[in-house]
Amino acid sequence: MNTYSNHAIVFGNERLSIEDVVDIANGASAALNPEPQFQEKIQRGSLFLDRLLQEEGVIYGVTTGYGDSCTVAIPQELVNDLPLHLTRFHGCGLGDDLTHQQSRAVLATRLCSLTQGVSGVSMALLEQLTTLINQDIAPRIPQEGSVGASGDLTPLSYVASALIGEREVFYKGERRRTAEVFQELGISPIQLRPKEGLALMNGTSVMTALACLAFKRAEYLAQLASRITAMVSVAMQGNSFHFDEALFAVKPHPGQQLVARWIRDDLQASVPPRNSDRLQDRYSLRCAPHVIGALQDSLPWLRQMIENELNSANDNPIIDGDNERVLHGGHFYGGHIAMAMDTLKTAIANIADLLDRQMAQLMDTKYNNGLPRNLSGSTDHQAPINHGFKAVQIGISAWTAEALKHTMPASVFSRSTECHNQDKVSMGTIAARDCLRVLQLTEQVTAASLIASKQAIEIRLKQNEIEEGQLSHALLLMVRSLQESFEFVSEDRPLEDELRQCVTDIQAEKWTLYL
Ligand SMILES: N[C@@H](Cc1ccc(O)cc1)C(=O)O
Repeated sequence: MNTYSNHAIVFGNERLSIEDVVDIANGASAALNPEPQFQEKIQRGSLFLDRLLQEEGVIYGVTTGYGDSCTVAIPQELVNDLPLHLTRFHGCGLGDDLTHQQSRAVLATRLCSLTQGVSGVSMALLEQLTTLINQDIAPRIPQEGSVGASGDLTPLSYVASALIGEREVFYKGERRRTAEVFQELGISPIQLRPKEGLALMNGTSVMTALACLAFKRAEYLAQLASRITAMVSVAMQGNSFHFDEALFAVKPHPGQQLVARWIRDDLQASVPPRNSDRLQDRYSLRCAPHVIGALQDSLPWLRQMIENELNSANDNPIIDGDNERVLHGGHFYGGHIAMAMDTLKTAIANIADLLDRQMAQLMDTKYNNGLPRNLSGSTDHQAPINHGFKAVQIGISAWTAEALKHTMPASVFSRSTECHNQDKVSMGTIAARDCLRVLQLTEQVTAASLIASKQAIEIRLKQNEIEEGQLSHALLLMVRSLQESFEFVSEDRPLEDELRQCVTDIQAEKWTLYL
């Protein structure tokens, strides 16, 4: 953490990107737009609310109960306590906690929404959120309990609670009472003004934060799956002409064309390999650009959906201080993120499935064009007792099945809830959590596929069926880099630690793949 301390992301100025959120998640600091116009806009919103409260006396969520309870009038003397109650009755999250990194991403996405300047919050609230980011204090946020359409009310109540010094936070790797950490660092809890509890909680910031993190991992996996396809093609002595430029010129999906180009470049060799026995490789090789391309071609519109949600005022009501209007609507609804995450998890699970099929071919002497059974590297009298990657391939099948199982769309499981006020909801947070799970499983499949395809290439080299000079520069570098961490499997050994290391390497984006 805090390796990004020199790099402050400015909120309340320009549109933020997925990368900005991921940078904050990984330790970058945050700053509020210092220009007076920004501060004035924020103040106009909160002053307008104050005035409205005095003059008219009825504001939804300020002088009324929440949601279906909007018909309940709140007496003047209880108005100030209302936000506190909102944060507290939503303190019912369950399931695993978001990680420290994910919690930081949530702070960033909520700050981005509130700095749109139409939520009626004070500068003090925005500053407190910024302080949490910059002091690396991450609210403890349980993952479960949001239907994603009244906003991520329950998980965001944990952000609101942290700002007022309640509940718990993660600080320096420990789970601590917020009040204790604040006292240690000399941070004063803020008091929530009318509407501020709602403004903090009534939006899509949890699902959007998770979507930003998922997007970057997906982007990397598309590249890594392309690299593995090239490695498997070499190891299978497959046909490089399946990735021909002229072939892809007649199918004008730009992402698919790009993936074909990546694989083509990776396969560039002085003597292009050609499998004369089998003119057309099986689909998991031949159609890899079509499978990975479906993901690659989805990325631009997924980015657009995620970034539009990120840069939105996902709140209700909207407080338009400039025109002195209170706009009632449903901007807490996470339909776009739900659709984006349901789509992304399906595209990613297809990558797991593709690699699973490639690995199934690679291990099987009926299909692998002369590689040893299960890629066993043992050649001496011990060979009969060696089973090489047999169990790893079974693992790949298990991880793939589990990834595919998680692709059930979440958005179609809307439940009418909260006395039928929230009678259609997005389930976007569930979709985003599914997507992260699918990513984790697919990264495991990818790690195993990387180590196995490297082993297969090493076997071809050892069998003198290819020479290093026949590998493209990129593939040679990749194999060498993998060799630094993962030793050739000549005798059976437990591979768990190496697989875990490889998953970590993938998540750290260790290899720069295609520029
Ligand atoms: N999302 C609701 C507000 C709400 C808040 C808390 C609840 O428990 C229920 C509803 C709205 O803006 O209309």
